Amino acid sequence: MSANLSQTPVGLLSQVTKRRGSTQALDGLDLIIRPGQCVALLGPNGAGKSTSVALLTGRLSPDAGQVRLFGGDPRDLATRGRMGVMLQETGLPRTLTVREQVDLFRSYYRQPRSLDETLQLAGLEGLERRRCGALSGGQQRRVQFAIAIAGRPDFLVLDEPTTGMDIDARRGLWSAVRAEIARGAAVLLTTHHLDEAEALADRIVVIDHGRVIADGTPEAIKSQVSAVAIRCRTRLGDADLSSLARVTSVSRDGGRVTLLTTSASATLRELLARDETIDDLTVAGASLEDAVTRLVRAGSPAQRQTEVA
Ligand SMILES: Nc1ncnc2c1ncn2[C@@H]1O[C@H](COP(=O)(O)OP(=O)(O)OP(=O)(O)O)[C@@H](O)[C@H]1O
Repeated sequence: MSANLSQTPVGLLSQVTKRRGSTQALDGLDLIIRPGQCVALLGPNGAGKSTSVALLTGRLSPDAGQVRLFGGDPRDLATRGRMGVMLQETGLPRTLTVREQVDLFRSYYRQPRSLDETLQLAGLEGLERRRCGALSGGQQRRVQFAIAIAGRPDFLVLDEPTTGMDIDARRGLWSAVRAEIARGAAVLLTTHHLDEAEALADRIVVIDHGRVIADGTPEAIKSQVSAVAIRCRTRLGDADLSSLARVTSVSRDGGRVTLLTTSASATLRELLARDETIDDLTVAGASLEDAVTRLVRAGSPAQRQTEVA
């Protein structure tokens, strides 16, 4: 669903700074989530994603800058009632059954979903009578998702929602999130799974060291690094690979190397000339994962422009 720019933002962080312990967790962060948008907030460990979520959900206050939820104060209970939240660290009481737990949270809302619909949307059919303490990690995540959607939220905040889920459960949750978006809910999603961001989000915001380093559609983010990914097995070391023509980054996954390049033909000519044992070679457009890795490594926007040019 496309965003309506004239409406009050669902969530807003403007020039927000927040110190946590000795760390500057957020350092002038700007983030706007508009009605109907699904925004994926990406970034490496410690980038400031959970801190941003904690501010939007009213669990932390900013040191400076402005945080707004539906145009109001996120600490205001009535405002927060329009939001459904699935956090990383929420524990469930061990003795309540799944049905009792979800029903308890439904009772906090004036016009909740029916219990059966909530359980079905969260993929909890068959587990209703199981005690929460006897659920697997992935099943507990599904109960937390049920709690988040029980009140038909206008804004759904999902902090790493599919951690611990198997492939079927992840896909089930994705289709439930898509149904919420189709109903008109805005979504803020943090995830380390780039396929998840690509499957759900119409906008990607990459943050690092508490600042936004990229913001756009998945396609725009990919094109920002204007790179092609060459993957192969090679006996060349990282220093040799980095020195190949037009290579902008080198990374390894198991025995396979990924080279990002601004000219596949120029890089390939040199690569094949230096290593005739090259194997398992593929050339493809940069994936979202390649692009985000590259943007984070490149550091500040000024450095990024220099490196990509
Ligand atoms: N309670 C805390 N006390 C001190 N420092 C904290 C606390 N919580 C977070 N931090 C620090 O603030 C920074 C931002 O953390 P945050 O949890 O927001 O990052 P994140 O992007 O969500 O990371 P991850 O992907 O690992 O969940 C990190 O350097 C972290 O160590």
